[in-house]
Amino acid sequence: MRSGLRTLAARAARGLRRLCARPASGAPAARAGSGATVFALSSGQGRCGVAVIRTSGPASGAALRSLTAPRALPPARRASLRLLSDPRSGEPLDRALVLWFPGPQSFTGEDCAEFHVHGGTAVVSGVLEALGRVPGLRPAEAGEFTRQAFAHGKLSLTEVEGLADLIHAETEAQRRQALRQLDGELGHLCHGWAETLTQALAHVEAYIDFGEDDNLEEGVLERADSQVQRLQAALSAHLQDARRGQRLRSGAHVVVAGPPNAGKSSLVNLLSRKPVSIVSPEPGTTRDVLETPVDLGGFPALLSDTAGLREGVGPVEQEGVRRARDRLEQADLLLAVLDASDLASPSSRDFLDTVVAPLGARDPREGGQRLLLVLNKRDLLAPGTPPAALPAALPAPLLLSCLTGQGLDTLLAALRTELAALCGDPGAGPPLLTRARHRHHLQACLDALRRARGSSDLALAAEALRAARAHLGHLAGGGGPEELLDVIFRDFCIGK
Ligand SMILES: Nc1nc2c(ncn2[C@@H]2O[C@H](COP(=O)(O)OP(=O)(O)OP(=O)(O)O)[C@@H](O)[C@H]2O)c(=O)[nH]1
Repeated sequence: MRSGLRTLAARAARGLRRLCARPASGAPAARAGSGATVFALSSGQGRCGVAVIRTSGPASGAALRSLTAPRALPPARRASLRLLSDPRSGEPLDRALVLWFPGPQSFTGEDCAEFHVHGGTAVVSGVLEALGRVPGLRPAEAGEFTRQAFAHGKLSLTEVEGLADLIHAETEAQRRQALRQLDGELGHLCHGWAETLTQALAHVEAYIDFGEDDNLEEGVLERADSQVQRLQAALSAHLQDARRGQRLRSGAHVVVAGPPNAGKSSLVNLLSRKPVSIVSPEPGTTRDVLETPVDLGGFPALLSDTAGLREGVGPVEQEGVRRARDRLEQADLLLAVLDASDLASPSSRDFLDTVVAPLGARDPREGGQRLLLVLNKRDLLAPGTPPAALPAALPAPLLLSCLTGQGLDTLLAALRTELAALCGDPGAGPPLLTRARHRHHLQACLDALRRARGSSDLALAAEALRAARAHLGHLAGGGGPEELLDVIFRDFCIGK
């Protein structure tokens, strides 16, 4: 009977391999398997020292031979110096390093060639035009090289997403998270979960096929149930990540708010190191919400400057105040800025009472927004004089002078701590979910596991387990609709 169980386990494992294969069923084989050979400039646009032009597809070898002299292919994966010439006119184009990557041992899995040419505009356009004249070659679409790699099983979908994120990473923390995903950590985690599920499913199917009396191992169903229970706990824990991975990918919302003239715009300009907002001694200068992306200690943030909060103003400023309040609601982190020398003014008191005090009383671990209280213009206080005492219930304030920069290092360290809590440490712990797509499949998998455990009908339970496993397969391997893949590959530029 054990052999029966083994057979079932093997059958289930084959199913799992199919689901998590790269690509999963439904992947975009059509485009990549079309036999086209594509080419593009893969390094950045504009004049540069060296530009890299790539081709991928069956005519890559012919393209390399047509442009190089002598017309033999260079040794595989070794850089060789060649004179590149126009295949039609024989006109020399450049002296370049060329590389030949015969498939399947290439990035895309197809035959690939690389031309490392001098990065002048005329050289690059000359080589691109010459490649366009080689029969069977056409310019690549955005992300087409990566799409070929996916279709040939070189990258899973989560790895493709990691690669897209790596290309777009603007901060150190984003780069670390993207690299982990590109290295397949999220995919491996899903694979481990799917294996557990496969074993549980094999036990349930064995029970269905052979029944209790058929000399089946003792406690098969109980074992399956405890496996599924452990998996449920693991998935729930993973979903309770406060969306840190997604926030790290897109940037935390940091809103600078406070009474008029406190120095909010000065702080936004200081943190972003550019003149985003107009600074003036006239209260009520900022009317609308102004956003700018910033790198704060390696973490990405979307910094918003807002209108000074006060009552009894004209309709335009009133609208600005309304927008500021709206933006406050959406903040992951509020930077509450006040003038240290003006804490007794009605607008300062009102801001402290109505915005800072209620927020400071809420625990960020229970969904409350994070808050840093900044007392600016410390240079206006007489040396050695502390600012007016604040109510004890408020968070300890940070003293700053945007004018002299005094206190900026302390503020930056505090910001880094807050953002690390919001975005997580991308180098530690299990890999985080970085997209809504991941969360959707994991949640659907968890729901299916709940259905399986709640079902009194074993056949229905097995079906729910299969559905749960399919969601894990979709998360790691793809297999979603073609439009979804289009969205993912659209994140790439031409040449990648
Ligand atoms: N002495 C001193 N002046 C500052 C400091 N920071 C800003 N200021 C000045 O305070 C005035 C107001 O600064 P802003 O940055 O425009 O203030 P704001 O809070 O954005 O003002 P609103 O647009 O009215 O909401 C300007 O004259 C700044 O130069 C500081 O640290 N010390």
